[in-house]
Amino acid sequence: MNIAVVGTGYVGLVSGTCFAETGNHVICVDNNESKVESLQNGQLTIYEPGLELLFGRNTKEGRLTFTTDLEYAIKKSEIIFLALPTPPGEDGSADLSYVLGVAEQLGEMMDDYKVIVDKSTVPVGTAEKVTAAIAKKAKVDFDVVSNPEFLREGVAVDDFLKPDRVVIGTSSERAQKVMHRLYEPFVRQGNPIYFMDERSAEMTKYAANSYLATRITFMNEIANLCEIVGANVDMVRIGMGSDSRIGKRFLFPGVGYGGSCFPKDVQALAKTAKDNDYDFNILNSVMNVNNRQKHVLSEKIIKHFGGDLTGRTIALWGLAFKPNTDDIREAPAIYIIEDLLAAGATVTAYDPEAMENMRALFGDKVNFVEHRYDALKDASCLAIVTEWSIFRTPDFSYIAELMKEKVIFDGRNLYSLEDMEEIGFYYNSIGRNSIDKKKSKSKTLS
Ligand SMILES: NC(=O)c1ccc[n+]([C@@H]2O[C@H](COP(=O)([O-])OP(=O)(O)OC[C@H]3O[C@@H](n4cnc5c(N)ncnc54)[C@H](O)[C@@H]3O)[C@@H](O)[C@H]2O)c1
Ligand SMILES: O=c1ccn([C@@H]2O[C@H](COP(=O)(O)OP(=O)(O)O[C@H]3O[C@H](CO)[C@@H](O)[C@H](O)[C@H]3O)[C@@H](O)[C@H]2O)c(=O)[nH]1
Repeated sequence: MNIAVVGTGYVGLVSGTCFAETGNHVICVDNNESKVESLQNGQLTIYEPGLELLFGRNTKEGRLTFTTDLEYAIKKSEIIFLALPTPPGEDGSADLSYVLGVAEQLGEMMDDYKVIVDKSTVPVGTAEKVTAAIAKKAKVDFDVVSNPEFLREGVAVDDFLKPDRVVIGTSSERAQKVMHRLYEPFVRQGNPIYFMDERSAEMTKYAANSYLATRITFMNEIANLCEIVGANVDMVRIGMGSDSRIGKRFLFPGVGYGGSCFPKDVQALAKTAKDNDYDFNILNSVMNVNNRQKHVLSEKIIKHFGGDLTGRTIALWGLAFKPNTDDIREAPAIYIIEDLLAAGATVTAYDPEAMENMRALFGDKVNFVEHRYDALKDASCLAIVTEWSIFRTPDFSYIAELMKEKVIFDGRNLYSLEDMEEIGFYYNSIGRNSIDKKKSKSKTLS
């Protein structure tokens, strides 16, 4: 099949590459000229594990190409995916200007029947708006389909190639057949394609993201309470998650959810509710709690050092909003760095993939280092913000040599309390008792 993917970011590039991998001819379109030029020259523009191999193979074999020429791509394609940004507008609603702007151009360009697919995360009713925008100038038949994407960054290729499910919203039999043919290779292992109406498909995406964000937020509140009452959230998480009605995944407390999706999608669903005179109380609480949680680690650090970090170096391990990506959109690290700088700290930071993006934001206000241990020289505290595997088994005796004080604040619960007790660090994590050798000694002495 011939496919155009308009918008070649995290979703567009992964979707386009994976559709090419199943034998389709895919033209990816973007209006960012330098992005298209890099891709045309074989240079990936995002870090995503597993993408390089598929990208190399499909560009080499001519099934995956890149252009800034929207009209050329539209004329060549039977299916047109819109993988465009839908960032939050000032009032929290999803900004549809990118999607509708492109939709308006499509009408004039289409010379034959096309299926236009909303891959972007868009509010209920958008398929109708896209249809109306295209219809203004269209002289041929077309169908607009809602096909929300559920991939996670960091495992995007795997998620796309082996989706738990594919959701397709359409009321057209003709479009349904086209979409079924396209997705059939991705669900061979028995996972379902669910066909439904457009509005339900659009809502499914927001409901899934908002539910997951709520689940994480609930665990963050449990963790905060565990700290106060002396329980261990890791034990609680395991105990809860073994109930098959609850399940083990997405129960990890931390420094708040971030990324380009949960924050904006929770906000947009709350706005949809408000616009329809429905007060979605849970979502309002989720947003409030998450905004607070992003400051929990920095506030603990500032308090530990008596409210002022002047003259102290705080080292950060992890900047990306999650491991295995270079994406820093709404990353908790941004809020933590701002707090630490405001309290007078010198901040040193290391991340395997996200340093370039963070440098663009903070410039020389943060000292970015090339090796994880370089961040620790003369530091008063190590703050762990992203759970990259490389941080899981460090050389603690070398860390102790490098640091001025043996203090770790861990926003991701990477280390066991028993290990940290033995090693003799002050260790503070999320939802667990802190380890303070000095205090426990004085307790036994008194
Ligand atoms: N990132 C994710 O993990 C993820 C997962 C599922 C769904 N989504 C949704 O998918 C959509 C895209 O997200 P993303 O993370 O890929 O965004 P992105 O910002 O990484 O990519 C969007 C791309 O569209 C391009 N673009 C903007 N205007 C254009 C135009 N007029 N013509 C052509 N190209 C244009 C930009 O240059 C950019 O490359 C959003 O609605 C998002 O909510 C994202
Ligand atoms: O137990 C958990 C799981 C996640 N997170 C945080 O939640 C955020 C989002 O993580 P994740 O969902 O893994 O990454 P995304 O790439 O943002 O993916 C989400 O957002 C995408 C865009 O809509 C959807 O397609 C995916 O299904 C959905 O998981 C990150 O800050 C994580 O650190 C936690 O704090 N605890």
